Amino acid sequence: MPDKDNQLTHSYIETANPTQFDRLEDITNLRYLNESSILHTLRQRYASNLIHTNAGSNTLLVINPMAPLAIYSEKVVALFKGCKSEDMPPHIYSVAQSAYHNMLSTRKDQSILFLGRSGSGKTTNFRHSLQYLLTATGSVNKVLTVEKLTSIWTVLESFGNCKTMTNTNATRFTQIFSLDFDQTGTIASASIQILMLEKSRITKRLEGESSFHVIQRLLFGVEGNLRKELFLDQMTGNENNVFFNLHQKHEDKQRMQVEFGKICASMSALGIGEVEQKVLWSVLAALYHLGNAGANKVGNSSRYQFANPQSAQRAAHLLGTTAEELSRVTFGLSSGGMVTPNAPRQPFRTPSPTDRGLERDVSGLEALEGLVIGLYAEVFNAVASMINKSISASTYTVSSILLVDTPGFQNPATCGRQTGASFEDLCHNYLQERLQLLYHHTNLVAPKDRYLQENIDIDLDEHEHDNLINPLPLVNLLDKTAQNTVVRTSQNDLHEADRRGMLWLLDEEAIYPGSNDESFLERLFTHYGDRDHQLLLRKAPGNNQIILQHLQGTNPVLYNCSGWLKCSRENPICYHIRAGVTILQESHRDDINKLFVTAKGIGASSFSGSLVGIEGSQSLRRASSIRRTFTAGTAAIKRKSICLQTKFTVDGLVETLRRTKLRFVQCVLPQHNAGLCEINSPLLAMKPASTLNDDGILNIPLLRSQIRGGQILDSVRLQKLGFPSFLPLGEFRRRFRLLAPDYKPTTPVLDERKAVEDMLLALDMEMTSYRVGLSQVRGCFYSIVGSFTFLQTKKG
Ligand SMILES: Nc1ncnc2c1ncn2[C@@H]1O[C@H](COP(=O)(O)OP(=O)(O)OP(=O)(O)O)[C@@H](O)[C@H]1O
Repeated sequence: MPDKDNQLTHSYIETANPTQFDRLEDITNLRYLNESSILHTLRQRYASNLIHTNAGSNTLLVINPMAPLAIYSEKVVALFKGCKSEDMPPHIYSVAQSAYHNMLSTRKDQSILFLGRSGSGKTTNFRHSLQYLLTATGSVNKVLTVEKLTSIWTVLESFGNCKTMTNTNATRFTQIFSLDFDQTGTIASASIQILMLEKSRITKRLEGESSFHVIQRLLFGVEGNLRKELFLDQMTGNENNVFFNLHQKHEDKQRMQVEFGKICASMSALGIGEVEQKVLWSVLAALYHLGNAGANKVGNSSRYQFANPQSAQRAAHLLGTTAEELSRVTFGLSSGGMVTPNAPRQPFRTPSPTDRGLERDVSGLEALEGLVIGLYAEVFNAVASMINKSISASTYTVSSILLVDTPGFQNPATCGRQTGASFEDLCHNYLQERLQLLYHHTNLVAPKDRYLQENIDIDLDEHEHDNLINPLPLVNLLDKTAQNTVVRTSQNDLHEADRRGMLWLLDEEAIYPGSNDESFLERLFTHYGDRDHQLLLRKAPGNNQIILQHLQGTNPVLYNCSGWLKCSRENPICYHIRAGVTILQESHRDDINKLFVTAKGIGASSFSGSLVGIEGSQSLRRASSIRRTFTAGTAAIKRKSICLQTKFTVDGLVETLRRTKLRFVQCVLPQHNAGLCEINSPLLAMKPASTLNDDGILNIPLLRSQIRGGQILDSVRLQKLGFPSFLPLGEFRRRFRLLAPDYKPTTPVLDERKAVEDMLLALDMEMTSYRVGLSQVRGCFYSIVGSFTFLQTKKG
């Protein structure tokens, strides 16, 4: 019990709720709203296999059950179909149904955004929502079917997911899945957009992690003639491949065969023909041969060549070019390498790196890496384009629901990697910070602004208000633009105006001659080494290591900044990435160049932005808002600046989402390694969550930090104190006029506000349950309908 006489004790004790509040479906309805009560509610619900809990009208909390639950099926879909938000229990289907219902009644675009740490269940919930919407609404002319949807997942997962320290099947790209509906509320078209694919992963061999699944599935899964055609029949697994890990257990190989068969079948279901499939396999097999080819120096010179010419020859053959061309494009003409004195005219328009004087600082292996990354990115773009071709139609659509899945928040140290997070992790975490800021704006800033505009007083505890934690300071530290136009009055202002975010600093440092990771860190701490920023950023003891206090300090991440300057440099890697694109478009093999030239020009193509390039970018057919948004930041895109592209791509995504009615699904990790549940404990996966649920399974400090990082308490508290639903005065009067037969307004109504106030008095509404603003009435309108029904029942 709180000790009222002792303020100190009081401030450390959170009041418990009476037992009738146990297992509440929406934490907004807790009588005493505090962190402990939220945790208690989530824990109790999880113990009963209730993994979903509402946190206000637009947020659902879902805890990863780490085991399959029988709560997703067509029968369950039927229970939710046609329901209104207030009639449904918390469930991922209810979020999808509310979005659909709201879209039909307002004709406004909706979006569902999945937030959370890696392994928390974003992709799983993203898929359940999509499946719900498709099953509940159907599609015109079977433009999208459950079979197609499953096939899309199989294909995208193979090309864009991999095993990481935190998830056996981690998504490494951001995906916007747009369902476009016609007048009748049926899906008339659909499309995907791929953003920020972590394509550099294709060349990385990280301990305990894998490359994209498709590589292993192809290398170990393809059989028969095709295996021979791809020159994989002599693969022993003992090759010294510079990019791929080829060691596999025998049983894994069998699994790969099955998985590879599934990819092919899924592609066929999406209308991707055998010819196109073969092209994709040829390019991927070429990547493997390029990894075998490697690079070494020509004698004592500074020039490079393929270390293993036979592998280079195979790669060239599969790509529809010659080994000489491949060598020229990769290492440059003057590299000697494989260029013969009588080499024919260069068929490629691509200049070699040496033609452009770009070879400085580029090692042979880096050049090869760039090429492989470029080729892989093109393959991914082509796959996305072919998927879009299969699910889009040129019918008139009225409004859309966008579902957004992203790579989750990355903190490899929580699963045992102590060497520090990478530059790519930083980019993923920056995106998560921006999405959390979007949540902050939608649920905390915007409602308060509206109360102010409407002149509605709410009883916000000022103390709580001051304490409100905010993602903005860290987002600023990462991406703030220098303010050249600020009126400066003091030295301090001058310093503040000149201070720019880490991504900008990294971008600038990358183009200074003689700069390195150390000089970048020195600059970073010149900008952010003061006491004000110590809570956000500090040096770590290790070489080139820093700690960023992410998500309002709830998730400190140790980063290893070695190699970051190279990662963010425009050249040399980008040059080779572009070379990869040209190789495919100018291939001697008709099938290859046809596929990659058409992939660029397909009408409803994907927007395939990425960490490195936004090649192949085309906007969606209907979503004109998306078209407008993603043309922003073209300067950075032209410059091929990796850091700035990341910022502008995220700007574009956030802007797109802002224009829609947003719903958030905050996915929660019950354990740091919940994403590894499939391999960690197959037995565990067989058991229902209820039998597992004690504090050994539900890590309470981890849960607490996610609730804090997700700003759940602040958001729910504001909803509880405020008046979250609202209607314009005129509409309110028209809609509820019938409920107050005794109310006779003077006609014409000159003062809408007064008329509404009179009507509410006539309705005898509880005055604390609503507020009449300058242009809106805010309150809970269901209670009006509820009391009216009650009145009628009593009378009748
Ligand atoms: N609702 C659920 N029911 C059953 N299992 C689940 C559920 N949600 C998550 N899981 C399990 O957790 C694993 C990780 O989930 P998922 O891949 O969806 O996480 P994620 O948040 O998308 O991760 P990342 O950000 O790394 O892509 C899944 O492979 C699955 O085994």
